Amino acid sequence: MTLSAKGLSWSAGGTTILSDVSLDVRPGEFLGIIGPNGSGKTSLMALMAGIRRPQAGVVTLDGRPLSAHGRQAIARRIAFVEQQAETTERITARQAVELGRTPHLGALTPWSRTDDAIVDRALEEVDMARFSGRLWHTLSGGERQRLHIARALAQQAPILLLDEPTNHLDIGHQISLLQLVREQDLTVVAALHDLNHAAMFCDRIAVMQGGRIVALGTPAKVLEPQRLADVFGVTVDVERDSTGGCFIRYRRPEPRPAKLKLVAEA
Ligand SMILES: Nc1ncnc2c1ncn2[C@@H]1O[C@H](COP(=O)(O)OP(=O)(O)OP(=O)(O)O)[C@@H](O)[C@H]1O
Repeated sequence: MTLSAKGLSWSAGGTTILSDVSLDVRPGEFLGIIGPNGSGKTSLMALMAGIRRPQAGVVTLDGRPLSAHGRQAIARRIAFVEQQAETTERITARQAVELGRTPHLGALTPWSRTDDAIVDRALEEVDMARFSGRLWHTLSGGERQRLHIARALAQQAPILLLDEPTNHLDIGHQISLLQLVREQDLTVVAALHDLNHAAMFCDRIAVMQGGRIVALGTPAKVLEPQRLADVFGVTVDVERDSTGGCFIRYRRPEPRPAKLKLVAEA
C-alpha cells in the first residue's frame, strides 16, 4: 500500500500554505514530519488523508488519485489522528474507540464479536481499558489522546497518519505510544515536535519550512546542527552513536545584550 504526494500546492485565506510538495511514503516505514509552527505539517497531512483537496498536484494511494477512491475505501486504508479532534457528543471512552470500526460496517457486515475483540485490544494497547465506561468529557487531555490512537488502531488501516500524536502525554506515555506505533505492522506518517523522538523512532524524516519540504532522509542525515539552526533558529550539538542513531542536545541561547533587554522590558 503506497501513499504519494506529487507537486501539491494548497492555499487558504489568500495565502499559499503548501508549495510544490512531493513525498513518497515507503510501505512499512515510520516517516516523521518536523518543522516549526505554521510550516504546513497539518495541512500536508490533511491533504494526504483526503480531508482537503490540493489546488495543484495529486495524492495517490496505490497509484490511483485519492479522489478516485470512495470515502469508505480511503477510511479502510488510511487512519488519521488529527491534532485537535474533539467531540461534544455524550459518548464513553469505549464508544469513541468503536467509531474506528465504522468503515468496516455495512448492511451485510453488522457489528460482531470480532469488532468487540478489536476494540478491546485497542483499548488495552493504549492502556485505557479501565477507562472504557468513562464519559468523554470527564477524561484528561492525555487520556483522550490515547483514545484517539486506539480509535485509529481499531480502524485497522494499513496507513496511519498522526498529527502530533504525543500531544498532552506525559513522557512515559509519549515513549510507549511511539514504541507501540512503531511495533505495528503499519506505514506511519507522524508530525512530531520532539526532535529526539523523531531521531529515536523514525526511519526517515521530512523537514518542512514555509510550506515546502526542505530536507528528507534518515535522522542521522537530516538532523544537522546547521539545518536545525536554519529551520528552527536553535543552536544544538548532535551526538551520534555507533549504531547510526543520533541525539540532540540544545544549547541555551546567549543572554540578550543588557541595553536591548531594558528597551524590551520598558
Ligand atoms: N484554513 C486556513 N485558512 C487560513 N490559513 C490557514 C488555514 N489552515 C492553515 N492555515 C495557515 O497555514 C499555515 C500552516 O498551518 P499548519 O497547521 O499546516 O502548520 P503546522 O506546521 O502544522 O503548525 P503547528 O506546528 O503549529 O501545528 C499556518 O500559518 C496557518 O495559520
